[in-house]
Amino acid sequence: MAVDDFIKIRRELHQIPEIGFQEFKTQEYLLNNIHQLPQDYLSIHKWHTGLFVFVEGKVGEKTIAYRTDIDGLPITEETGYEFSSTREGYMHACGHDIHMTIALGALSQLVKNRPEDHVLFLFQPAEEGPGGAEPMLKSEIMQRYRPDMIFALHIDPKLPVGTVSSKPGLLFANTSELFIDFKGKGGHAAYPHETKDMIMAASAFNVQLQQIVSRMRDPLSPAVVTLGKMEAGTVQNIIAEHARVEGTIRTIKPDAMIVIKESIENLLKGIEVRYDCETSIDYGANYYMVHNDANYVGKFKTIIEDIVDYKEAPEAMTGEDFGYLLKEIPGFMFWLGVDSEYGLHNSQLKPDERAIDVGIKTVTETIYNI
Ligand SMILES: CC(=O)N[C@@H](CCC[C@H](N)C(=O)O)C(=O)O
Repeated sequence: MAVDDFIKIRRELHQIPEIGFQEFKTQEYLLNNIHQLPQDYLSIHKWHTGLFVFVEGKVGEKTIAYRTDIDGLPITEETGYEFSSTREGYMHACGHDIHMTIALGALSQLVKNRPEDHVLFLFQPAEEGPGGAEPMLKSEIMQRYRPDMIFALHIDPKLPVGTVSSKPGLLFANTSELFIDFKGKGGHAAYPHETKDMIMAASAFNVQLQQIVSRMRDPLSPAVVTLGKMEAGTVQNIIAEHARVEGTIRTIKPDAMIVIKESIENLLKGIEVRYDCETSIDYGANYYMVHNDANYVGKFKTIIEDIVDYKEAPEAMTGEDFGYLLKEIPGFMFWLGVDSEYGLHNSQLKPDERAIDVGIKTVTETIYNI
């Protein structure tokens, strides 16, 4: 298949973003595409809304796994693309359309030029949440194929096309989602003294929350707490009896996550007293840090040096449930440059599609030579 065929695939996938464990059309699209390849050495297994695709190698001394995530985000697209999302309110704003296309491209190379080793492709649902990597890891299919190593990529809008970056050791942070509900006595807007205003309670919480990082954490142990959503009230003249905030916690050190959670719980105890309300907290999905195997990163650098520029990556506060796979199977993750003015999770993210060909070559060469 030619480069233009993969650009077409990327554009078609871009039009059908689906959130975690709802990737029904995406799974169907991937299956249709994979079924068009020569099937001689392929075994295809559906796993929830994802897929495992096994390529039987000529010798099969070891099994190499390659993972792509397949979910989109609840973001309204503003790229102006002719091939914009057809699903209102959803967008591939984290590049998983590019990731999937690269995986399909590498797979199409491997069926043409059969590798020595076995190769297992993971088309993984729900990377953005609630997390598909951990259950996929524990699945019967994964236990059957037991890969010896695993790798994956993520697009990087800040890097130019033709550049990849990675590092040995810690690449991405530990994460925890954060959902908090505030409940108090609502009432008439004209009688605030008879009510407990949950907009005030949630607002006070939000302001004090940022002081946990700026004033209670050791600056040498980095952390981020971000609220991405806040909801409260019903109409303009009713004091809100319910408010909800949703966010995420990121830490480099695992023990810092425990301390931040304790601080949030203590802060909420104070909010309950001050605003005479009840609060409840749910930590949703928690992702284990992405920790790269130094030996594999070293080999990767050597393998790809003639194809791309390699840069040492800094640690990032990004989260990735690929961390769970790396906890059990040695391997690594790398960034692939896509040079977009707008970044990940932005409604105007526009990855340069020339990165698809670079990605396919980088992944394929790595599979053949790692
Ligand atoms: C690569 C990337 O952007 N990953 C997401 C993972 C989100 C995990 C979870 N839903 C959370 O928000 O904690 C990221 O936001 O870094």
